[in-house]
Amino acid sequence: MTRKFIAAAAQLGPIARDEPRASAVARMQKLLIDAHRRGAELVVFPELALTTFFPRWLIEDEAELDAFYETEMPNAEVQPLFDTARELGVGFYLGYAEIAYENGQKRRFNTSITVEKTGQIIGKYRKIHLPGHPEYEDWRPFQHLEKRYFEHGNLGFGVFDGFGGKLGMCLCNDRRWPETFRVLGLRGAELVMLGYNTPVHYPLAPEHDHLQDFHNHLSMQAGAYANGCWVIGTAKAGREEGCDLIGGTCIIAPTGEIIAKTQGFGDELAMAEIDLDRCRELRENVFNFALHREPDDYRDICAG
Ligand SMILES: CSCC[C@@H](NC(N)=O)C(=O)O
Repeated sequence: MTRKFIAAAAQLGPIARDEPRASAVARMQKLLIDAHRRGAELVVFPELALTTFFPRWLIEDEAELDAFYETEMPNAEVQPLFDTARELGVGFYLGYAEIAYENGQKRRFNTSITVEKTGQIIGKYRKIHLPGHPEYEDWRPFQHLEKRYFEHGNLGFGVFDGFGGKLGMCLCNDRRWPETFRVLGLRGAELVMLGYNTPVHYPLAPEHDHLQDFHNHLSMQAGAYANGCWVIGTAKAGREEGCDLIGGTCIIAPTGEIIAKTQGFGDELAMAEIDLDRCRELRENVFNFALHREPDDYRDICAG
């Protein structure tokens, strides 16, 4: 049985602070329809794809903050995307801000889901590596308050069945940590999907601004290669509320090669055929974990 399908990385251009969800959803429906017309069975959208990247502002009013989160998925505003996808038989990955009520507590997570071609949610992930800072810092040109607005994800790096293979997810900053891909790889992930919002300007080390695209691809290509898995990385790109976000949305083969990439900073697709069996090219050779891994010598990695 072949395990091949066409996938699309559906980059979004900027989303304005006052842009209604209906507009973001309509943009995603358009990309999904276009991807389907070009043969895609799976579409990967960015992190926090329904709203602007709101952690760039200090928002002290709880109701104003809550307005950027989803309490149900799907909900009435996102349902049209689910409906279009199910009618066309296309699955998707979607990042969004989640409010969950667990053990009587209101909790906030930076979340992604994967939806099968049937419209069923088959995987859920809550971001583990939260970047930025918890308090307002007035020296910054813009804030990065993920550590204030989200809790550490409590679902681990799960791997689940879908699209004929084993799938994993992560979100943005997670991709910079080799442990993310290695844990997913150890659990058998053949395709890792991720969305990102990455400013060009990094206020703590502005001398690295010109390296943002390089570090983006370096992390994802290394993750793909060292674990013999496919990676689809999708940006929210362009100048969003005065903050420039990198593009570079791409599809990476298990060899670490980028085989499809967006060119600009707006709504745009990068598409490629994914052959899950190609993971064996690495996993049965240089990265045959059973034969060549030396976990006894890696113990420091797991020390707290
Ligand atoms: C402030 S750290 C750099 C920005 C970070 N962005 C997100 N969204 O995780 C990233 O790793 O791309």
